[in-house]
Amino acid sequence: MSTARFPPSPTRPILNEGPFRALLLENIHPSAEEMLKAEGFQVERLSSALKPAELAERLKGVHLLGIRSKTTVPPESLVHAEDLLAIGAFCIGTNQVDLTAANTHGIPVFNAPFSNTRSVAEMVVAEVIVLTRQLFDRSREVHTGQWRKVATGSHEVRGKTLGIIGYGHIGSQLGVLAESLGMRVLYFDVMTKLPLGNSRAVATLDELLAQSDFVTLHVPALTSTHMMMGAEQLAKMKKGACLINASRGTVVDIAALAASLRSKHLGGAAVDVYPEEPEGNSDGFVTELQGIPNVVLTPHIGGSTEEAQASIGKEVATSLSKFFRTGATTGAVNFPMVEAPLIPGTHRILNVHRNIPGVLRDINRIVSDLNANIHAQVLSTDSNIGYLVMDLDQDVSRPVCDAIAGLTTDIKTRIVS
Ligand SMILES: NC(=O)c1ccc[n+]([C@@H]2O[C@H](COP(=O)([O-])OP(=O)(O)OC[C@H]3O[C@@H](n4cnc5c(N)ncnc54)[C@H](O)[C@@H]3O)[C@@H](O)[C@H]2O)c1
Ligand SMILES: O=C(O)CC[C@@H](O)C(=O)O
Repeated sequence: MSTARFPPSPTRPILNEGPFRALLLENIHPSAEEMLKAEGFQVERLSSALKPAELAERLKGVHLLGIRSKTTVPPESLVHAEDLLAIGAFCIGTNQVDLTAANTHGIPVFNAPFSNTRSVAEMVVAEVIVLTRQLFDRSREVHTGQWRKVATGSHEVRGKTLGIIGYGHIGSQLGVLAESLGMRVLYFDVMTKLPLGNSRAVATLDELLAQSDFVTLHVPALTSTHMMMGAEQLAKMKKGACLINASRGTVVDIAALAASLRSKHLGGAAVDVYPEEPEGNSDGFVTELQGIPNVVLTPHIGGSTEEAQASIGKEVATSLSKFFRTGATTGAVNFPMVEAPLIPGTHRILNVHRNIPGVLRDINRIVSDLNANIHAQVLSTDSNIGYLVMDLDQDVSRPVCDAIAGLTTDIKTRIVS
């Protein structure tokens, strides 16, 4: 995350005059396009991600941006984003966006916090069984005419221990499914969590690694989780245990995992996420894990079910359109939260400003100098910005909006009616 650097001000207000444009990347589900078109947006959809420099160019005149996990949004991507009102991360993870940069540019980021949770949990349960029965290797053998009927190294999952690192939405949902198979569930989290069913928290990561037959990672990509599973941690896992990573590729040291598998310390692995991933569907992907027995490799599809993608498309598009229409920031991951019903017959001014003393005084002086009546006013702040939602008489909204946009503390101001 960057430190707070504000865009140049004063700015020009964004009026409710359109045409309004949305750019959706990475094959976002068609339900999002349908919803935004119904709101009057011109929608451009691309199947792949964009690199930061290209994204910066494509954001000129764009009001809503939709991404998934491949498109990164660093500060340099926002240099031409004067019109960008919000970013929708059509997924759970938001680590691909510089949230501080978006915040200081007055851009809330909305995600779908649990629309694909079940999809990931079900895939991981399947991988536990696939790995413990070495199903992919047996199937690959029969596909090539080999008949290898063996029980050695194959086990039931009933009574085995699943160690979950990160007991959040996915981890806890996974624990419930694993218990339904008769597994013993342990979890390690840096926060205190309510254990579901008979799952049990362990105090340290080492304790989980020492006891688990399967270790599965469900943590966000943070500085604190970067390479948290390295050679030292892998060596602390039980001999023959399996590792599953469907979180982020930066969490596991792939080279150390490959070495542990080749040395037969670990009995198998399932990996869905990688340190570097292609921007779109392509050929030629390479990872050190290719060719190692009992290793399941998938192309970041944990959340890729029709049900999850449809649900994500609707959920994030709903957040974006509600923000566009009313300024509601409920659910935004990087913004002060305000949600207020529109007042019939008024215009609403949405103002994002630098959070320094005197801004509200300056704004209210503008309102009083124009003899405007404030029907409603809500302010919420964080360490960088203030977010003000103000409902005024329609005949004064434009001059008030223009004057606020002229303040040197202004970041983004617009009128919704
Ligand atoms: N492979 C996929 O397609 C796919 C799909 C969805 C989510 N994900 C990834 O999975 C991650 C988890 O998703 P979620 O919805 O469960 O998130 P969540 O925020 O509900 O849960 C994450 C949990 O990890 C814990 N945590 C953070 N740092 C930790 C640490 N150092 N050690 C142990 N626990 C730690 C948090 O306290 C939290 O309980 C997402 O951030 C995303 O990156 C991947
Ligand atoms: O679908 C994607 O690109 C991301 C899926 C997953 O990693 C998420 O963060 O929800």
